[in-house]
Amino acid sequence: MRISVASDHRGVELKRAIIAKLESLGHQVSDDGSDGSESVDYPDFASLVACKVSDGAIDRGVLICGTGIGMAIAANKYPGVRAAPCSDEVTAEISRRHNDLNILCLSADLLSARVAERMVEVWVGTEFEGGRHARRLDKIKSIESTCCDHAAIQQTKSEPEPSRQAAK
Ligand SMILES: O=C(CO)[C@H](O)[C@H](O)[C@H](O)COP(=O)(O)O
Repeated sequence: MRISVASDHRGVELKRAIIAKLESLGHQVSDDGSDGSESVDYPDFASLVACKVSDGAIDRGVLICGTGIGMAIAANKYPGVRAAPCSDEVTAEISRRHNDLNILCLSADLLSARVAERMVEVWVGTEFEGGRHARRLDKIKSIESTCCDHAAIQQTKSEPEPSRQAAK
């Protein structure tokens, strides 16, 4: 896969570890900065990666800041981007199976390199399940055009599914 990785000043060290991990797994990885200890603004680096995911120039992105939250907020402004901070292997896996997450956001302050590397490995190795999850992602996609159009929102409401066990 073609994957870009970027961080703000808090995530430079973890970014290097994640790039090395992805390369060891055989991915085509690009480093979109930042590189030093100088304070930078995470939206600038989120934009570099999210823009490329949005237009299809790359397949996935990994963004790292202190918490991963600021990166996710910025990246999700780009059409077609599904970015979220994940906290462990389980959320990383479900973010792929259910949400087809295309940008993984990581906390440099709260995750060890070992845990973050394992999360990335799980995340790149897990497929989207499709099915009911695809319908929900279609609805998220449609928000990009309908936004606060209340009539359009009403029309996309689906009937509840017949009762079934909540999927794991
Ligand atoms: O965006 C964030 C919070 O969700 C990140 O943690 C940033 O890295 C953080 O806000 C940067 O803060 P700093 O005090 O300028 O290092």
